Amino acid sequence: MAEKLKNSKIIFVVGGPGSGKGTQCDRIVKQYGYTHLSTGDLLRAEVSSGSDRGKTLSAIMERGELVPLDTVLDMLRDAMVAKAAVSKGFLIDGYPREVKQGEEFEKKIGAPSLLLYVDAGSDTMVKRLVKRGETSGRADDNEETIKKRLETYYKATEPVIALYEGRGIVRKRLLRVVIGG
Ligand SMILES: Nc1ccn([C@@H]2O[C@H](COP(=O)(O)OP(=O)(O)OP(=O)(O)O)[C@@H](O)[C@H]2O)c(=O)n1
Ligand SMILES: Nc1nc2c(ncn2[C@@H]2O[C@H](COP(=O)(O)OP(=O)(O)O)[C@@H](O)[C@H]2O)c(=O)[nH]1
Ligand SMILES: [Mg+2]
Repeated sequence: MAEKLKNSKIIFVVGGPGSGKGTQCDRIVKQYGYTHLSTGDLLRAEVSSGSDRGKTLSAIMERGELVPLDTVLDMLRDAMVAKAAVSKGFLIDGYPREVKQGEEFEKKIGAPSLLLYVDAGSDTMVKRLVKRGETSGRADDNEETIKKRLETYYKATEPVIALYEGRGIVRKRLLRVVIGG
């Protein structure tokens, strides 16, 4: 099925909302030329298209919950297949968000060679997101949704990190220490 992706190098980039995943990915792209795919961006593109599916997604995202597993995985796989021929490797930003997303990805696409864990404390994340909300135009960068996104992160996403730590493929970046703020 995902024959074209058979030999692709895959790096998952996981961290809380506002932890700096996108920022780190931009740097890695500059340095290593990997293909950056943000699942949040793919979902927002669907919302902007105005499709019925986009409307359903937008309601879920504004509640800070996770969208159905198949929706995000299908979008991600299509985006990867489209770049497979030219990509040196994929940085998958914001995925997996729950253990099941990781399991399905591995069944349908393949195993990651690394999980980059972008760590930041919750106060830092909230501050950054509120600030980003001043200009991002994102419907979920408001205090109420930020709270829900953090809850979802601690409940559903942190177990993902533990799972891959068990495999010994997690690398952690402590941005607060390196860059501050
Ligand atoms: N694999 C994913 C990725 C995203 N989402 C949905 O899309 C929203 C936005 O995701 P994303 O852009 O990755 O946002 P955050 O990680 O919250 O933070 P940031 O935008 O700062 O990266 C999430 O809250 C969630 O509703 C999801 O359900 N499953
Ligand atoms: N001070 C500081 N701000 C950062 C750092 N990394 C990201 N930011 C800011 O925090 C916000 C969230 O970063 P982003 O990369 O969008 O995080 P993501 O939500 O995990 O993708 C943005 O406004 C960034 O400019 C960092 O290392 N230090
Ligand atoms: Mg992001």
